Amino acid sequence: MIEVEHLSKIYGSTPGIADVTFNVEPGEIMGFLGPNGAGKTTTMRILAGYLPATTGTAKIAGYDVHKNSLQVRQKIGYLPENPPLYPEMTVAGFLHFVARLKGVSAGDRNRQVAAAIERCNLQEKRNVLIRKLSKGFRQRVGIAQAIVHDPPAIILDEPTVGLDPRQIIDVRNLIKSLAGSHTIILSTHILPEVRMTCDRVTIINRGKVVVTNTPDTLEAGLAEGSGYEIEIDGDAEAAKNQLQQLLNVRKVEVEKSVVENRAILKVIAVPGTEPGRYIVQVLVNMGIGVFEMRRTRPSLEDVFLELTTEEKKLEASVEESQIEGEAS
Ligand SMILES: Nc1ncnc2c1ncn2[C@@H]1O[C@H](COP(=O)(O)OP(=O)(O)OP(=O)(O)O)[C@@H](O)[C@H]1O
Repeated sequence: MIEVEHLSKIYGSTPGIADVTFNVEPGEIMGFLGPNGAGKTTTMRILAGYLPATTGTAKIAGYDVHKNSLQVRQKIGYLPENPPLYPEMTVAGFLHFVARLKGVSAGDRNRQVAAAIERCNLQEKRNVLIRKLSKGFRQRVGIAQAIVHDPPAIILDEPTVGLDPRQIIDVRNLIKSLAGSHTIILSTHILPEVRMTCDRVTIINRGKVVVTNTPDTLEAGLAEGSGYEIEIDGDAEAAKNQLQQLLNVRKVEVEKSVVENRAILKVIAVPGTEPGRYIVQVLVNMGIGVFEMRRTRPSLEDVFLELTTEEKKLEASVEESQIEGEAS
């Protein structure tokens, strides 16, 4: 449904994105993740037909975003980071206006506007001026204007930014309810949001795609496997030394607990193994008290940090070696 191939954008001499390639299958929700300045908005604006790419192609439902921009605008709904709403219009008036712009026929407009209002739970606000709406309701109007022409593809740039926790849940549920019948790209900084709403994730860093996969596969692929966090009392360093002798324990770290005289052991297991029962045996044999033990798994946050800080580590070491070179 959405096909992006070798897309690049150069602003003057600043690269915005470079050689970005990914696909989104029909009915899928794709999370678009990246640190500030990674190129998410640039990619989304190109897909929405608001910005020409320097090189490469992007197609929505088979239409090239550049060559067939009129068809593309009818095939997609776009929620920019700051949706352009007309504050002096009522919600329904604004949605009628957008529906007309998007080419919805006069005969279909009432039905389509009513459907968007219902979908976004805006019934009680339909005749209220947009300037009188709270941030959460404005965001819903932003989503309603993106779906009022019932496009097969929807592009949402940070749809939950600035919302309170209740509004965030409502907007996430709304997005999930749109999946299946719509193909969605969603950019966000909020990693649990991706976990909760997205089928697949594309991580972008410094204008380049670093990885595209399901959240589960990304988490499972991390070098650091799953493990245990154990709150204990007694000699934590001695416990660490003993546990590190176990066959399926790769690493043990000791951290101070918030409770006085206790420590947290962070145990990383060899991937695919479950040494939990042996760990408990060792601790019991040592006479160490166990107050809590829980499984830990790598999170999407760990994946994100690993994939987006690698280059920084590399750069830091280059800088260091340059400084050393200059000094000698
Ligand atoms: N109009 C512009 N002119 C010049 N450079 C730009 C312009 N828009 C974006 N850039 C640059 O392109 C790069 C990508 O920016 P972009 O806004 O796409 O990133 P982003 O991932 O959306 O960031 P954020 O999460 O902060 O919104 C950045 O280096 C940015 O400074």
